[in-house]
Amino acid sequence: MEKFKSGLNIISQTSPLGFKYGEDCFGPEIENRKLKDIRKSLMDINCDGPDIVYSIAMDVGKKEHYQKLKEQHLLFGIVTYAKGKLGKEPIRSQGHIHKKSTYGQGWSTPEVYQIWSGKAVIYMQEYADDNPGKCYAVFAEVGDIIIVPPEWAHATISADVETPLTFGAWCDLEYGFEYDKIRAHNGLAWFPLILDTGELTWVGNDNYEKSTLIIKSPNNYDEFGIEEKKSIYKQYEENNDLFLFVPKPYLKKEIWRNFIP
Ligand SMILES: O=P(O)(O)OC[C@H]1O[C@](O)(CO)[C@@H](O)[C@@H]1O
Repeated sequence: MEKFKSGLNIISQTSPLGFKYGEDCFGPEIENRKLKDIRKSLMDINCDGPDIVYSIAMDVGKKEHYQKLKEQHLLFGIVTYAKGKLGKEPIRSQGHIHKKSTYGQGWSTPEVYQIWSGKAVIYMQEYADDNPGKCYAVFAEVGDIIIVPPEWAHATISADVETPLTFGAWCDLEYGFEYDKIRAHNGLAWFPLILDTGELTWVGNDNYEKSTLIIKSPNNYDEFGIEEKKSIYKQYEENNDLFLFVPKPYLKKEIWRNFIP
């Protein structure tokens, strides 16, 4: 299958899990998320699985954009996931809420994902209180773009056991993650499980009030001026102001009110 044109000369690697930066790109040492780090958010906290579940590189990009990205308080992050399973659960992130940003006038900041390889479900719920509010499982394939709104608790799930999931995402420069309310409920309101057929199914988390899970594919994001399927890094190159709502969520405050991902 043709490789997705991410717009960056950065290659994901499987062993060890991580990334290789091209000469024209910058990027940090990767940060590994180990199974021991994420057990509190899994349905089976004693499950077997790969020691390193995903590798994160926050703040990557073309060297020619380094200064501009800092001035705009923007950060591009990339994450690549191990293949396989976590017991009966898919490979997945632990789930978090983005911290409130002083630069963003006290708003929690959104995130704009794009899938580079594999298949993903971006799971998101409005709140991490006993009542989780609206809960969505957004299924996404290579090239698909998904926006997680400010304040929503969310996790990224690999929906294909055989193919490692890799994605890129526009984030706030001073990103930060809150885990406490999610861990206090032993995870998010819905747990994905992998059936023997390889299909995903969902089990409600009894530590939350009853909720309805809406399973869907990504919306288009015309109201943000974002083109479907086209590299979100390339779209940034063509219009440096396109993702300013990420560090400044209040620029789109009307849209967040009744947002459907
Ligand atoms: O929740 P964790 O394990 O800290 O994962 C952090 C990573 O998850 C993401 O927010 C994607 O959901 C990345 O942008 C970020 O680096």
